[in-house]
Amino acid sequence: MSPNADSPAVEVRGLNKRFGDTAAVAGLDLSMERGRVLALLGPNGAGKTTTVEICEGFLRPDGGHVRVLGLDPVGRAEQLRPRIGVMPQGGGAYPGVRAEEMLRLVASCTANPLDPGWLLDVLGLSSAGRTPYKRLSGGQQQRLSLACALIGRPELVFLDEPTAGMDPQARRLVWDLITALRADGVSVLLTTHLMDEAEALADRIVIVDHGRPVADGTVAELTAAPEGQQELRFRSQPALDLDLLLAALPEGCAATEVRSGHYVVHGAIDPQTVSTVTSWCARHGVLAQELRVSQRSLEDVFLELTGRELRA
Ligand SMILES: Nc1ncnc2c1ncn2[C@@H]1O[C@H](COP(=O)(O)OP(=O)(O)OP(=O)(O)O)[C@@H](O)[C@H]1O
Repeated sequence: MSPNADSPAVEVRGLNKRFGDTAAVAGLDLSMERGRVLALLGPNGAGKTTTVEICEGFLRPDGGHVRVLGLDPVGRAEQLRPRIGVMPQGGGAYPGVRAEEMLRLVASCTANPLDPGWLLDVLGLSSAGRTPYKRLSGGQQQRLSLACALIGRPELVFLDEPTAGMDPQARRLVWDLITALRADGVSVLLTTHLMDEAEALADRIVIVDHGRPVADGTVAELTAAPEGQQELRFRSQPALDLDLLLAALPEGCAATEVRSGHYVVHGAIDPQTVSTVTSWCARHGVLAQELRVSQRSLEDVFLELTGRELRA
C-alpha cells in the first residue's frame, strides 16, 4: 500500500494565490476522494489552471492548506512527482522530437513505465510514432500529452482541458480511457469547458468563479430542480383546453402551451401529478408524446451561477 493511503487524493482549504493585483484564487476549498473523477468547471480566468498548478507543485500558494496524496506538493515534491501524472493545458514538447521518442523519453524518467508502444496504440497514435511533434495535428498533440501523463502509472492524474481541440472520435477515446483509469482506481482531477464531458465522466463537480467555489456536488445534486419547481413536458395536438387540465391538477401547478403542441406543467411534479396528467389525456382522447419530467441541464446551472457576461 502506498504511503498516506487513507488521505484524500486532493485536499485544498482556504487556498489563495495572487498575481499582482489579480486574485486568481481567493479562498478555494475542495476535497477529492481516491479513485474518483472530479471536474473543475468555471469561466475563463476563474482560477482553475492556477489551482491545478498549485496542486501539481509547480506554483507556490500565497496562503491556505494543500495536500495531494497526503503530501505538501511544494515541500514534498520529490516524493509526490513520481506518483502523479500531469497533462498541462495546451500540452507541449520539443518541436522536432518524434511522438514515440518523446514518450520513451518521459518513460525513461519513471520507475515502472507502461509499454510506450502499447500506450501509443491505445491512444490511436501508432501510425504517428515517427512524426515530429510540430507536424502532429492539434488532437494528436493532445493525445501524446495525455500519454506522457499516463506512462508512469500515476495514482492521480491532473488533466487540464484534456479534450480541447479534439474531434468527437478522439474525445470519445479519451473519455473511455478516463473511465478505464477510474475503474483501475486512479484518481482524476480534470478541468473542462465541456458540460457533456463533466456529465459523462465526473463523480463530483466543483464550479469555480473569481477563484472561489460557487457549487460542489454530483451532477444529479447540481441539476435537481428546487422542490415544487419541477417541469413535466409533453407534446400533443395544438390548442388543448388547458383550463380543463388545470382543474384536474393539484393546487400550485401551472400549465402552458409554450409553442404550438408543446406543453409544460410547472409545479410539484410527483408520481401523482404524472398520473393525473396521463389520466386526463386518456379521458380526453389525447395522446401525450415525449412525456418527460425535465431537469435543468448542467449548462443551465453553470450559467445561472456564473452569469452570461463574457469573461476576459
Ligand atoms: N502567471 C500569471 N501571471 C499573471 N496573471 C496570471 C498568471 N496566471 C494566471 N493569471 C491570471 O489569474 C487568473 C486566473 O487564471 P487561470 O489560468 O487560473 O484561470 P482558468 O480558470 O484556468 O481560465 P481558462 O478557462 O481561461 O483556462 C486570470 O485572471 C489570469 O489572467
